[in-house]
Amino acid sequence: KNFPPGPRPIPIFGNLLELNLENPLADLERLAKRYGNVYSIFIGPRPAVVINGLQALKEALVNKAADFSGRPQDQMVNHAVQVKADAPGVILAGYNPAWREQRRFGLMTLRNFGLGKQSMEERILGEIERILKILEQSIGTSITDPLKSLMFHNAASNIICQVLFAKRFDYDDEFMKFFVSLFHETSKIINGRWGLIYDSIPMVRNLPLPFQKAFKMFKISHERRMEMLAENKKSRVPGKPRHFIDSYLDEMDKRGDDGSSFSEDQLCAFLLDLHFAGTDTTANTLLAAFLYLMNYPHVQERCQQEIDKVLDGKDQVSFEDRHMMPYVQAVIHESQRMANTVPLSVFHCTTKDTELMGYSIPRGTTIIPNLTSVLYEEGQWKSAHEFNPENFLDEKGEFVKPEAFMPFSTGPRMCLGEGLARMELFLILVTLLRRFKFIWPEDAGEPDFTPVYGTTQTPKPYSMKVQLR
Ligand code: HEM
Repeated sequence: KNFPPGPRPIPIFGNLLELNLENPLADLERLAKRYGNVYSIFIGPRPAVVINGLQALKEALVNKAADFSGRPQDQMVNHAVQVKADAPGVILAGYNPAWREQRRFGLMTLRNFGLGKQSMEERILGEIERILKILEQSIGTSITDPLKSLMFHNAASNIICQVLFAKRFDYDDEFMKFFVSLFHETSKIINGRWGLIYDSIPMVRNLPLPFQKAFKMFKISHERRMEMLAENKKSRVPGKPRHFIDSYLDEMDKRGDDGSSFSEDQLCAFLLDLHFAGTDTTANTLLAAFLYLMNYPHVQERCQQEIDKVLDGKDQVSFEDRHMMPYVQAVIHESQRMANTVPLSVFHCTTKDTELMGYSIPRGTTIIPNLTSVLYEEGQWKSAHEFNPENFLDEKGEFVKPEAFMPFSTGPRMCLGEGLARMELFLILVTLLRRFKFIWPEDAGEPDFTPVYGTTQTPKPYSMKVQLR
């Protein structure tokens, strides 16, 4: 009763047949025009409420955070990723004290291993050296597909691996190749056609359909992480943490049997969460940023002028320099807005019977925070649908961040890695733009900015020409 309105569901499929399962974003926008900013759809028999626009999203995720910060359980992603029900990691954990305890530990440990300090910058700058080498080898020729070479994925993976394992891998190392393809491929399956079919129709779950690949890959990934954990335990000195694993094991020692949520299973799940969330997101955002920079050459040049001026006489950039680079900051934020890397956030769920914008929503309802609807919301941006750095500049040319900028979502479940991601995006983009000019090849035709849909979106394959400046 008083449940948000929406299209009428049919048995078994719910509203699935009304959505383009390849990419449902345009359908979700169409439904918002018809039913308003809070409406319902059925994913198979399961009701979900889609929340659109800044006002409704803030009302739910911030003002009513305790009611809207759960995570749906029993979906494909839970079945594929979770090895044990009592060790859900952080991303998929319910809104409860165990999640809070793990999240707090994660944030603290990221800080201890250098976030906000010089050491994280050094790790990132060290990794950038490898990207520079790859690009130097490509000068004058076209890189047919920067995605295929996976340079941004490999770099992002290595940056987080240094925190997790104090280790970086060669770009053709088997461990690296396996995990990068795990993240990239499964992020397209989970919210995509096959994930939705799995969630809607339980009787197909054992059939040999494409989602089985995700199950298989996650299973192998668990074995690899267990091996990594065992190897690290052999060389560990308690009280002298070298990386996330050691810190976590120290925390377990400290807590003993106090009934807390710390366990080796939980550690394994947490490692996957941070590695996954820290790789595909940042890398896809970088791919989108270069797609726009090549196609808006005047924007690229203006960034380069600002970078040259601020870094004059300096060997390398530091994260502090961002305060002197309002235009570059605006371009990075605008690239993130247009990249729309996590278009529907990670799904939430209601933790109790609640209300939103006058509608009643029962406990346990899946909540789809439509971040896309805010990132492109008319009335929130100077140019809602065009790539335009002016969206983040005031009349004096100072950098400003509108409230509707929420690619990391908002509220207590907001991205835990935002600080790291922002540091990576800034240092990588500035270093590469300082050294190279990126050119859209003459024979590349018209750019197609529509990304390939998934839990994380990726730009369509494109070519890139690189010249030394
Ligand atoms: C451009 C890069 C990134 C984007 C756009 C992004 C976006 C997001 C979004 C939209 C969520 C869901 C928030 C919600 O449920 O409301 C999320 C969650 C999360 N992200 Fe990120 N992320 C990025 C980078 C990272 C990095 C580098 C890390 C790891 C260090 C990370 C770790 C996490 C974790 C652990 C969560 C789950 C938080 C929780 O459930 O409490 N992310 N991210």
